[in-house]
Amino acid sequence: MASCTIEEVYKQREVTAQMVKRAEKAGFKAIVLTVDVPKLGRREADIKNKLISPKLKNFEGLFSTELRPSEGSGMEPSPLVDLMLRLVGISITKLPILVKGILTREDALKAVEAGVDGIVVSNHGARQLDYSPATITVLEEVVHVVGRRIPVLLDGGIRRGTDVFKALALGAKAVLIGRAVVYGLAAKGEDGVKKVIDMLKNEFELTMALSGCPTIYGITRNHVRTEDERLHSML
Ligand SMILES: Cc1cc2nc3c(=O)[nH]c(=O)nc-3n(C[C@H](O)[C@H](O)[C@H](O)COP(=O)(O)O)c2cc1C
Repeated sequence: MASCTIEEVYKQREVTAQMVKRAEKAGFKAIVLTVDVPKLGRREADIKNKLISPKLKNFEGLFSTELRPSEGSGMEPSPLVDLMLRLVGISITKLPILVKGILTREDALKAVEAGVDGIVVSNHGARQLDYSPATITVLEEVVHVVGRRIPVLLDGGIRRGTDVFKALALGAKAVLIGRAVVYGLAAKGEDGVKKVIDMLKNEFELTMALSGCPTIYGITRNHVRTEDERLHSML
């Protein structure tokens, strides 16, 4: 943190506290702390398309979120994972805090030890770092180390009901959906979002029925085979 003054760190904490209070007041049920953007990844498509983000209204008056079109996306870098967990702390809110952006058992353990209420296995939609693993391939590693202590959720790559089914079979308690709903929004606004959610729900229910699962509690690890198991069976 030598690159920031004490006052800057304090101000960031104040801004975070204000945002959290607003979320509480507005009735949000949890806070999701994204820990995989200590620095924005090099998003070449954004640079090529000279992406300009709309003004981020939630931050107005708090700090600058201006993006420079010549450089593509380039928001202020956030503090590192450890620091974020310690500084933001669990003390500023009674809402459950979930940490989003975990891909390894080591970071999952750190998050559990920091006292968070849930983990979101995420690689930021593969938008941060080339060669980061697909989240579905590391989900089980995280689920194993976390055990029953806190829920593990899966984020990234959910495009079909079968993807939801696979995630639950590998131990996720729920999934997060990013671009699928954004595509619906772009195509048909609110109705488009509803349509995407309906499609996913119908596909998921069909997958359950065809896999012999009358309820979600019937979805087990035995319902899916991973790439590792396929290789083992060939030996
Ligand atoms: C246009 C766009 C903006 C995003 N902005 C944020 C963000 O501000 N904070 C964050 O934690 N994740 C952000 N994400 C990542 C998503 O929350 C999510 O991790 C990712 O989209 C999941 O992958 P999926 O799109 O395959 O479902 C963004 C994703 C997209 C596509």
